[in-house]
Amino acid sequence: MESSILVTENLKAYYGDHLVLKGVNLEVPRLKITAIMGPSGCGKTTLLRCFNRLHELSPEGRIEGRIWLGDTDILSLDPIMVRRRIGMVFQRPNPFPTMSIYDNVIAGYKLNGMKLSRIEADEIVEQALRSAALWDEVKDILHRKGTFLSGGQQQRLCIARALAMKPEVLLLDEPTSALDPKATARIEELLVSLKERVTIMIVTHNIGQAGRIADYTAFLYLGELVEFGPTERLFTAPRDRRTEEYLSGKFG
Ligand SMILES: Nc1ncnc2c1ncn2[C@@H]1O[C@H](COP(=O)(O)OP(=O)(O)OP(=O)(O)O)[C@@H](O)[C@H]1O
Repeated sequence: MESSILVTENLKAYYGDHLVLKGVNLEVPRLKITAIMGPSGCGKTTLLRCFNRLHELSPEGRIEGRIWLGDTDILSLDPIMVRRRIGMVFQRPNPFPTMSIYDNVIAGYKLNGMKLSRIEADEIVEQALRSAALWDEVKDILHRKGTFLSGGQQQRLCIARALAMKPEVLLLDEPTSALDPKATARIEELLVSLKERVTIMIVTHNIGQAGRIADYTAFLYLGELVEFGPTERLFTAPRDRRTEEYLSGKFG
């Protein structure tokens, strides 16, 4: 087994009395892409939101158990620090609408009150946009609004914004579900190139996408982690009947 970067121990997540994650034990391999799959409502988004401490911002959101990032229990850290180390990209591209492309990339620094010199900011913006495979398309229009870009470019801008903070883990919640096949392919290619530097966890409903890019896949069902393993093994020889039924389209 690879070395792990994020480990959950008996992780339970609630909305009020509703137990949504029922004691998940998961070890996320470092510098790999892990897909989280499962039928609608099984808790995929909730799991991602636990990892960067967003779940507890939901009214009545509550967590029990432990989440280790290396040897630190992230539930004992300041959530702001956690979000610097574990970035998140959402389903719909959400650049800050009033900000330029440039300011969007360094928004995390501004929001955290971290001062950057002009030279430092320029360097972070260029590096993050290059890492997100967007630099060549925007280098001459950095001061235009982020919302001026196409949907796929906006999503890569959101990835650049997350990468600018140099996170150890990047969480993506169905990042291509609002994009056309061409923009989707660019993002998939980008994620594969990024795993050299950052561990990636992606929620996807798209079995083809998980098969193309994910080294490992976790299958959740009704809040339980039913199966976790190398994607190829899980897809070709699932050990649990529910995984097999999901992969063959029985859960819709
Ligand atoms: N803000 C909320 N308040 C109360 N219950 C919620 C909230 N968000 C989600 N839930 C419930 O938690 C459960 C898990 O939802 P979650 O969004 O994590 O599932 P999911 O697997 O990501 O679903 P989908 O594939 O449809 O996005 C569902 O029963 C859902 O109704």
